[in-house]
Amino acid sequence: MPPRCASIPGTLTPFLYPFFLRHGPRVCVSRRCESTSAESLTTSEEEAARLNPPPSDYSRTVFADKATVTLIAGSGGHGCISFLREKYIAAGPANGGDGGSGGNVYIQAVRGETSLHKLARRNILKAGRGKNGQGKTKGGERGDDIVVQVPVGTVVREIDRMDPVFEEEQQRLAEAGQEEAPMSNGPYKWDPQRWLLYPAVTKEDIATADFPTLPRGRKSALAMAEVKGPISLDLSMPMEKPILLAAGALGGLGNPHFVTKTAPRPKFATKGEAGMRITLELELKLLADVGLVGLPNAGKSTLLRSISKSRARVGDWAFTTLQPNIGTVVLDDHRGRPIAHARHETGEVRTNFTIADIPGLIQDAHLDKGLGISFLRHVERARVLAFVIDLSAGDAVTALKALWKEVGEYERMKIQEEKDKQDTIVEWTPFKTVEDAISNRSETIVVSSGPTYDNPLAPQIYSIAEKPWFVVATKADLPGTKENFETLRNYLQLVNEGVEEHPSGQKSFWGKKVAAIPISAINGHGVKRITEWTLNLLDDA
Ligand SMILES: Nc1nc2c(ncn2[C@@H]2O[C@H](COP(=O)(O)OP(=O)(O)OP(=O)(O)O)[C@@H](O)[C@H]2O)c(=O)[nH]1
Ligand SMILES: [Mg+2]
Repeated sequence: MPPRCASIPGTLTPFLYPFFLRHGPRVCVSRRCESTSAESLTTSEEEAARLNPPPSDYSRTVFADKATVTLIAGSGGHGCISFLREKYIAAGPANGGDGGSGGNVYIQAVRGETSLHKLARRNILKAGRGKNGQGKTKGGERGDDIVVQVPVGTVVREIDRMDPVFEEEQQRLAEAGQEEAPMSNGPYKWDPQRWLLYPAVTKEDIATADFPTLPRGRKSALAMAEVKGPISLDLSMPMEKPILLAAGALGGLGNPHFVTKTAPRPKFATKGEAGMRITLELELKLLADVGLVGLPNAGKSTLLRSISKSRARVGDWAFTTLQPNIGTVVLDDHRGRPIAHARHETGEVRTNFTIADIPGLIQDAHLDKGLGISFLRHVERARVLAFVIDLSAGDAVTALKALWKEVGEYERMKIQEEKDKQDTIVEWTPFKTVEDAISNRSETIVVSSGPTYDNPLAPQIYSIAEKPWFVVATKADLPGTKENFETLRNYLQLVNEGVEEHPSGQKSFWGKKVAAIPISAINGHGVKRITEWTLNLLDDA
């Protein structure tokens, strides 16, 4: 297929040359260069086809950045009604075991996950039910736990909760307050929801029998460790251990629990409690190391393809990319080993970094124009911003300023929103006791989105203008782009010297040297330099 983009035969534009000669091969992305001539020809042809693919050549990774899931803790197994029977003991004592408790529901943010699509598809996640108790006082087995694994950067909000034990308690209290409340000392009647009966018991037996008081709704001791509702979590760090969202319900009681002097052989046991049901809204704010910010059709996806193995969709029209793509740049030293000097903020050796290619921003994107605001939130969390400017599409400085304006307006809106939230009127209801205060406290667990009183060691997440950034001036292979690049470079020079105002228009901003890197992504020229520059900035971030 003929190339669809005008590119100058014989590779490089002259002004890119000095740039390539300057830097040594400090870092190599995992696609290694072959040296033999025949092989290198086919490799470079393949490479060229990969960087300038037809619009139909892409692989879409299923991706979802929002999901609503209902989590159901396991319900308890039923208690057992059984009696000892041995030789010479025809009617032995009650020996039914208790039901097993249900499985717990945990949540954990892990590095390996990148999308919420699996959860969005499943919708309901249910922990295992406890097994029923058995004869010979054998307790039922515990239900299986589930750990909901989410990508790092997920924000979790509770939207609904149904706790059967709590509801029951509320109902009991309401009934106790009524005039004709049931007598608290019996006689009690059979409640099919709660009691299990021995198979041979007839309807008449049920009608005449007196049942003991129902045990009050019970909770396992583990429930104390649950995250207090309404749940609000910001999981921006990988978690070593999962945290408990809902403890499994307790199993029913076997018939030995109801032995009394008057009824030594009770023919009933209780059913297991029902599991708690929580509906959560999950939102993934991508935590990529680098966020690509650019106008539509600037060449962001081509850049992602050239720097990583991503097969993001590329097309010569605006809004080719409709969903964020994440690419991973693997760093190695040609021997499969990570390069030693690149490290994560935690001190671990960095073996890769991730780049988020988001849909293009247009003027007034912060007012939800174009593909709008939903993708700007991914920019908010990237550690380094790379502004991708198409050198062939008009004045690069104007384009850069327009992008900063959108990003800046978005941030201003966010700050205002946060302020409005804090300004809401809080009604003051004095608590009577300390226990009352503790039980009424709503708890927000923020797993490291900045140092807090509870979590002083958490890394700081900076405002957008305070993030390290640089400019990728792409399509430098096209004719007439050199002057545009030089204007851009001069402008950035003035910004660096403080003569020109920072394009964000903010007072506090990242004050180090901002670079503009000319590249031709479609030919793969100059892209290594981006890897190097990014690593330096990540060290800074
Ligand atoms: N000549 C030349 N063309 C390029 C270069 N990079 C990208 N293109 C072309 O520019 C067009 C747009 O590229 P994309 O990578 O889809 O641009 P994008 O920024 O991802 O676009 P949206 O996803 O719509 O925002 C495609 O036709 C690419 O082949 C380059 O370095 N040189
Ligand atoms: Mg794109």
